[in-house]
Amino acid sequence: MNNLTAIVLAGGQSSRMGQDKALITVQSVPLLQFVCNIAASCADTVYIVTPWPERYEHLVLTGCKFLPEAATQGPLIGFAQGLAEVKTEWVLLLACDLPKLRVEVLQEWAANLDSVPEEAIATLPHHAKGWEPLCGFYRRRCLPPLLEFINQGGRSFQQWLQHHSVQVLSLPTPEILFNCNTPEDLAVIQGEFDDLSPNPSPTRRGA
Ligand SMILES: Nc1nc2c(ncn2[C@@H]2O[C@H](COP(=O)(O)OP(=O)(O)OP(=O)(O)O)[C@@H](O)[C@H]2O)c(=O)[nH]1
Repeated sequence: MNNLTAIVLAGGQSSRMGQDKALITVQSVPLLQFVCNIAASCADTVYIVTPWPERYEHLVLTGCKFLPEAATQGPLIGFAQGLAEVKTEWVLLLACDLPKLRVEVLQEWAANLDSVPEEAIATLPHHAKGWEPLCGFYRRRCLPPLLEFINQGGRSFQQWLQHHSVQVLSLPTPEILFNCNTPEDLAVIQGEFDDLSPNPSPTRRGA
């Protein structure tokens, strides 16, 4: 048993993508399956918080447990629901739309959690737009203040985190946070993997 649980969020509208992001495939692997398998390499327990467990039952999600939500109410509420089940001190929170996530980066981050100052409730990457709340680590004890924030009508991770001490996670490369939100994002990713393929498709090359 290590000191880590993972929560993967698979809900929301996918309105920019126009289809469920969790099921789009990159190199023939559905995104949710890709992210969950990485999560399972870092944490003993992986919870998938989703309103639609039946939609994902056919995926290979070894060792992962569904936590069904009554409705999709946004990632902050999905996280709170997952966090209520967590027994370990630390939880890794991941969105399901991170096709460039790298297991070795998460494992290195996880190995350094002991050095996070006690006052920090989370350790997260930071970029020009603020914290990246859906690819980082939270202490279980952040649940009571999180519930208080939600009960007061809060729904934004950025606003909630403003009230707390958070340690910055250093990113070896910003691209691991690449979010696949739109068909254009998907085309970029698929193009990159095509370029890496030893047998590139003749139609693509000839086009
Ligand atoms: N469990 C759960 N996950 C959510 C919910 N809302 C968003 N997510 C997840 O949070 C992550 C980021 O979601 P966004 O891309 O910001 O929002 P989205 O609604 O999925 O997509 P858009 O409609 O295009 O904004 C993804 O992994 C979503 O699956 C929710 O209500 N419940």
